[in-house]
Amino acid sequence: MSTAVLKKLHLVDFKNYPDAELSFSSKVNAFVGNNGVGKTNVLDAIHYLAVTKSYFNPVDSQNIRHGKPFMVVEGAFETENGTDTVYCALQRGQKKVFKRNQKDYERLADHIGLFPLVMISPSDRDLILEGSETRRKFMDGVISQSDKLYLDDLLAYNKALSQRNSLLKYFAKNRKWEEATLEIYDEQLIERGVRINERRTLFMDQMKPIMLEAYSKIASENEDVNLSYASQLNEKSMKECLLESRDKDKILQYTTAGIHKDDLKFELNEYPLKKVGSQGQQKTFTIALKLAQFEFLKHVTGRKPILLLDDIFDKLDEQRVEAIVSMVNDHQFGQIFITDTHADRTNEIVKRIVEESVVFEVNSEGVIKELEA
Ligand SMILES: Nc1ncnc2c1ncn2[C@@H]1O[C@H](COP(=O)(O)OP(=O)(O)OP(=O)(O)O)[C@@H](O)[C@H]1O
Repeated sequence: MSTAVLKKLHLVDFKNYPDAELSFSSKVNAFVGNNGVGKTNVLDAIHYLAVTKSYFNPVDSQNIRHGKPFMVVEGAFETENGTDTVYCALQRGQKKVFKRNQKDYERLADHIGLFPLVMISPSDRDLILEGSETRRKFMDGVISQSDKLYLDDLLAYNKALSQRNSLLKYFAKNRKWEEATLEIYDEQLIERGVRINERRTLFMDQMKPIMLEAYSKIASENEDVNLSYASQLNEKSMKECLLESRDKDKILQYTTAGIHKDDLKFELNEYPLKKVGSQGQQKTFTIALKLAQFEFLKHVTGRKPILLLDDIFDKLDEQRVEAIVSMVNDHQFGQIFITDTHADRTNEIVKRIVEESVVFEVNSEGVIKELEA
């Protein structure tokens, strides 16, 4: 298996960091410090280098340090072929500059997957608590990383969907119905929707056993969790869905059936996880889901993704923490970055990790210092 690890990171006016330069271990790197000192910001900078954007804030300019004109996030990845430098810079009001080995990209999408990365963060609970769109986005994000045609299908589907919705509104306003025009869009939705549904089904068939195994490894008690893909297309064809909902669509003036209504169902003991899961159980579930994403990306990219564990130990009992430490010690992961507010807990966990590890302390001035082992 080939590797890609981040050895160096340089931040200039990225979020709360005026200027920070860091060197990392190829194995475990932990950041400790109080709330709000900027631990997660370091993980987000790493996310920038791998995925070309922030994990948390889609508005690039908001990641520039307040009151400053530009930001730079720069890193050096070590691979079996040598060192790859990645450079991301943004000046307020201008286009983001993104380079690998001093060369611009024609399409930023071409960078995705070169340095696979998985972030596990407290904000993942949105996957459980929020509406179906959040779960579809997660599923689409992971599949798109391995399948460019999937992204094309998705974009084309969404375009046809929005055109069909505009047409339904237009018809209603003008009180005229041209079924033939509607059918042009139906055909496009069917062609793309069927492929998207097939791809999602395959993806969930691959993810589910890995996710369930990861869950049972972390929560060794017998907790019966389940993950399933809910789609109207599991019951009938896309064509039937559209035909059956046509009258309803005309009244509501939007398309009520199709793969844009798909969802992922998360269950604990046959009840919705959102309703019955404790905070620790919900956290375990999202960690397991992300570890399944890790395996999926590892499989499709041939590289162990960099794993970012933001505040992962909070809300987990000692036994679950121990299970995660064992997974690290079993060499299941490559390079790992951890953040934690409890320095003692981190030091104690790091001692149990057999892999090489470095602990950094972040203080309230945003200064990062490597702690003596
Ligand atoms: N664009 C920005 N300019 C300046 N500071 C920023 C910017 N964006 C975020 N920050 C600061 O970064 C800090 C939050 O950092 P971060 O989320 O990394 O904290 P943390 O150490 O992970 O905290 P916690 O332990 O609570 O998760 C806040 O103090 C916030 O004001």
